[in-house]
Amino acid sequence: SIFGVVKRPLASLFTCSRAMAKSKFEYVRCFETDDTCLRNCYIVVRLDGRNFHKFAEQHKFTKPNDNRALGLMTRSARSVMEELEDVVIAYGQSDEFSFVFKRSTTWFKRRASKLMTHVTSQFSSSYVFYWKEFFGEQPLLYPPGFDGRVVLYPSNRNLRDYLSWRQADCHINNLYNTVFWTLVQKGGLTTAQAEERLKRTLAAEKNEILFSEFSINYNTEALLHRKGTALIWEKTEETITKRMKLPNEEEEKDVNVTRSRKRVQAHHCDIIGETFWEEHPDILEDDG
Ligand SMILES: Nc1nc2c(ncn2[C@@H]2O[C@H](COP(=O)(O)OP(=O)(O)OP(=O)(O)O)[C@@H](O)[C@H]2O)c(=O)[nH]1
Ligand SMILES: [Mg+2]
Ligand SMILES: [Mg+2]
Repeated sequence: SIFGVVKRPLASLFTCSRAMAKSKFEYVRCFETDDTCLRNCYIVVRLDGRNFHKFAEQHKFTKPNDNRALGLMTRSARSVMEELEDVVIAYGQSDEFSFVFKRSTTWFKRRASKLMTHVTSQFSSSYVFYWKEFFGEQPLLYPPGFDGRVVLYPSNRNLRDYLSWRQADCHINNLYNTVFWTLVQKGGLTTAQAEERLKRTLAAEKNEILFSEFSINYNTEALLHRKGTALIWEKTEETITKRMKLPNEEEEKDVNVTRSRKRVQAHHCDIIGETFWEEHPDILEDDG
């Protein structure tokens, strides 16, 4: 048959010689779809918290930003980078994180489903595992879930535009949420009134409301909230003191040993402009 199944008597089904290692059921493998990611492309896995509107309410996240929740997201993303191979940069904001695999990765033969499920499950289990480090005695009320998707970007420009899109999204939402909750918390408006007030306002008008009515300069608000979090690998020099015996010497001595280590470093800065990419030229491989 087309699946290469050879009909044979039932008795021979479980006799496993080297030449005949397959059962007659083996053909079902052929129903699996090939989801190998196109070569030379950056593979981006983005995950997003499931129904986090409700999750945030139930766990009393502070509004508009909860630093415990953001810290836990970043801790979980760090665990993904440390446990999985070939993630060169991760970017997160709100209840989402994007992981960029280097374009030449051969991890799991570039199979989309493997990459995506490993990222989301490592992230989800870390989110639960590290919950207490960030929320202390406040209990986790139910198991949170995250969806995942895979997107391929063939050029550095496309990849940078993707990351710019996520950071612009962070900015737009954070500006809106900052004004909205300031109007409610400091201006005494109801949520319905605040929504009405902000309908069809431009960014400049939102900045103006904050500045003239509440003396808040949006540009000096926390970078973590305005820019989100970019995680990258950085080399650090680590100097340790070792007690050892040098050749030609009788006694042991304290010797300083420097070794370079790669560590995941968090940045809360603009990743849309050139500066970040010029300062970290190792993140992207040359287009060519
Ligand atoms: N209070 C508070 N809420 C947050 C914070 N971060 C995320 N959220 C909530 O999480 C939501 C994330 O938005 P979405 O991912 O679009 O929506 P969702 O409710 O998760 O729904 P799905 O992703 O479609 O499952 C926001 O709308 C907020 O309600 C935070 O720091 N503080
Ligand atoms: Mg969500
Ligand atoms: Mg979201």
